[in-house]
Amino acid sequence: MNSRLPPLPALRDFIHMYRLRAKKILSQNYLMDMNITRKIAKHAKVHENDWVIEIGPGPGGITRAILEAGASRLDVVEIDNRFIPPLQHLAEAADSRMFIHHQDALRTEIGDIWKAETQRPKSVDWNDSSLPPMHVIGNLPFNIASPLIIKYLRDMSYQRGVWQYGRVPLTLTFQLEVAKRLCSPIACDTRSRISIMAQYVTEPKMVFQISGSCFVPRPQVDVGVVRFVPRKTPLVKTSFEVLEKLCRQVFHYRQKYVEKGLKTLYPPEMEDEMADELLKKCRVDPTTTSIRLGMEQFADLAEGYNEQCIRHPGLFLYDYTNKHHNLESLSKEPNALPPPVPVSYTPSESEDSKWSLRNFKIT
Ligand SMILES: C[S@@+](CC[C@H](N)C(=O)[O-])C[C@H]1O[C@@H](n2cnc3c(N)ncnc32)[C@H](O)[C@@H]1O
Repeated sequence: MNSRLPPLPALRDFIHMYRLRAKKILSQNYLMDMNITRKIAKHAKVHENDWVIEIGPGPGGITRAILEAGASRLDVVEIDNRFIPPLQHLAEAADSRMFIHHQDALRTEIGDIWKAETQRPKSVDWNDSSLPPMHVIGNLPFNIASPLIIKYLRDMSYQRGVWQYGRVPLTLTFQLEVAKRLCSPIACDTRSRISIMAQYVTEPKMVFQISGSCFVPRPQVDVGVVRFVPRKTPLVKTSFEVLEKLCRQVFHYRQKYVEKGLKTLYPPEMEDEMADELLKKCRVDPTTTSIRLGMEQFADLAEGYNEQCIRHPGLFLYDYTNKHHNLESLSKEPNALPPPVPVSYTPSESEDSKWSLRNFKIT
């Protein structure tokens, strides 16, 4: 059955052999059922000769499945030194296809891992409809899943890290509630900041769910496996940071009218005028709520806010919770203007309208 790996001890025996007990502090819940780990590799669409980075391999259940699928190179990033010997055992069996990085994924620039590799598959242009034969995969600890997905989405928006090689798909596990938020449609209770940040730069899809009972030890929640395919063109023409700031404020007041959240973007003396200007230009009903705003409206609001930040240097740095913040002093800061838009956009007839999104197809 397994043509690419020599016989190995079963995962359960591996755990006993290397005395691996899950550490709560690292949110370790292992997948011991190879049917499930193979399903993850299958839904990630790992094919023969692909290159893969796996985050948090632990005892190596998903690692084995990726190797079995025929990846010609697999780099694993693992923080816990107890897993290094069993991973070395796997690497020896994998016949020079597997490399171990004993590192913290949150501090690892995964794009650097393959930088010097001359055998690396060719990069694929972001506008190409095909994806590069590369993947990032992980059954992440719940406590690092959220910061890590934000880091990766930001890297995608800047086409940096592994995304310098093209639209590399990302397949990660999340606790089910977070997976639902990432993929949430408009007007659902699960709609939140992370839905917008994930959906403007990727097309996220929950490919299947895993019952908590499949993990050892069993976590208190079920798990969703989400595959993110980067979009050729992000749906919002601002930097990641501008959209993120807008979404944070708008969703902070998710039960209130959208106007309330928007006003917190501005110093009190200008909040009524600026929020009113933005809402009118974007033709957004001030009494709607954040979960009812579509991606097109978020795009209009973010682009409108970006323009206001350019007109009023320092506005982008303004934080309404900081009593000492005022535009005059913030305008003297070196980063008083918002970060520029990271990628270029196809010009179209709508270029003359800064507030329009007509050149974007919302899918
Ligand atoms: C939920 S367990 C999953 C293990 C394995 N992938 C599986 O499916 O059985 C999470 C793994 O991520 C590792 N981990 C935790 N924090 C990490 C970090 N910051 N960087 C890299 N690995 C980390 C843990 O040591 C553990 O091996």
